[in-house]
Amino acid sequence: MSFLKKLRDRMFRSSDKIGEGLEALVAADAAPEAAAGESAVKPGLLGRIFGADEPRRLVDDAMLESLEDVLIGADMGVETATRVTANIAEGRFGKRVSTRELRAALADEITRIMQPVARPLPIYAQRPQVVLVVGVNGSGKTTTIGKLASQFKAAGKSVVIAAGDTFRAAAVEQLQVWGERAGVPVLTAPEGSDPASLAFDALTKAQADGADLLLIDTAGRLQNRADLMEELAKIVRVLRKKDPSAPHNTLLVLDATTGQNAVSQVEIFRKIADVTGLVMTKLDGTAKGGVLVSLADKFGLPIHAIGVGEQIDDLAPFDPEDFAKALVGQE
Ligand SMILES: Nc1nc2c(ncn2[C@@H]2O[C@H](COP(=O)(O)OP(=O)(O)OP(=O)(O)O)[C@@H](O)[C@H]2O)c(=O)[nH]1
Repeated sequence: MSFLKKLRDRMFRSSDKIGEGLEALVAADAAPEAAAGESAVKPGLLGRIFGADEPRRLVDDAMLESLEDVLIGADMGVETATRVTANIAEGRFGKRVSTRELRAALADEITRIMQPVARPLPIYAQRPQVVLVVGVNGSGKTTTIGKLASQFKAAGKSVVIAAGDTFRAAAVEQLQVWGERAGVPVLTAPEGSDPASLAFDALTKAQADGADLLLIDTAGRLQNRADLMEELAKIVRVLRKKDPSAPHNTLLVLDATTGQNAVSQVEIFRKIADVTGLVMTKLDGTAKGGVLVSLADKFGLPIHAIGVGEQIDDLAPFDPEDFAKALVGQE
């Protein structure tokens, strides 16, 4: 099964939400033919064969307002929804469009917004490349590290994992399971011990082993932001004693089911860590997938990968066109 097909299947909640919204919007004031004096958007070849008589709605202020509401309802955020709506209006105002045409226009617009931020995790010549993984508890950090470790290992890279959330025994155990499965060493420390010291030991081991990649899990307790900030800063300070250029990436893992809350998580984590890229998980379980569009539009941070399930293969590089099509349910 191609990843696009899988993405479409898994993101059905988001695409249903937008798709049903668009259908309702067009049906609310649909006319099968353009009224006299109004120019219709000319359907393409396929449209002329299959869809020339599909219901259409006049693109006017009321329609655009409804479109904006559909996009806001899919967690795209007000600013992004307004911008996308304005761009859809361009060249279409006063014409009639079908749901199919709207979907295609939306997919194009979303692809355009996402294209500049779609960048795989950069791989540097530096060995080991140190990747610090941050994010709130439950966002999917541990799972993402496990999936990344497995995928890099399968691609022939040697990987070391540091289970830096030393306050959560369950997170450490979960990483050990992923590590065993992937054949990747997982460095742990006693519960409650200093994560910076673990990070130091892990970098020492990764350097001694000649590892390609060191993935460091971190705690995600935002309840005490000052403590977390100090903890992350200390990890970075200590890593730099061994490698002044570390960490080479700081990945922020976000849970799509939190919708617009992910926006404030980016704002907070950018203040407490030097976030270099995003991974969005759980796009399979939510109708709030539109939040990724607003993150791209608002922050311009690279989006490296998306998670659409709990298995190794369910983490994939971010492809803007596939994502846009899956989000709007375009065939
Ligand atoms: N459906 C789905 N579930 C996911 C995905 N990524 C992670 N999960 C699940 O989300 C839950 C939380 O993931 P963890 O990886 O434990 O999250 P964490 O950020 O490490 O959380 P803590 O260990 O609490 O710090 C787990 O049950 C994962 O299996 C995804 O892309 N899709």
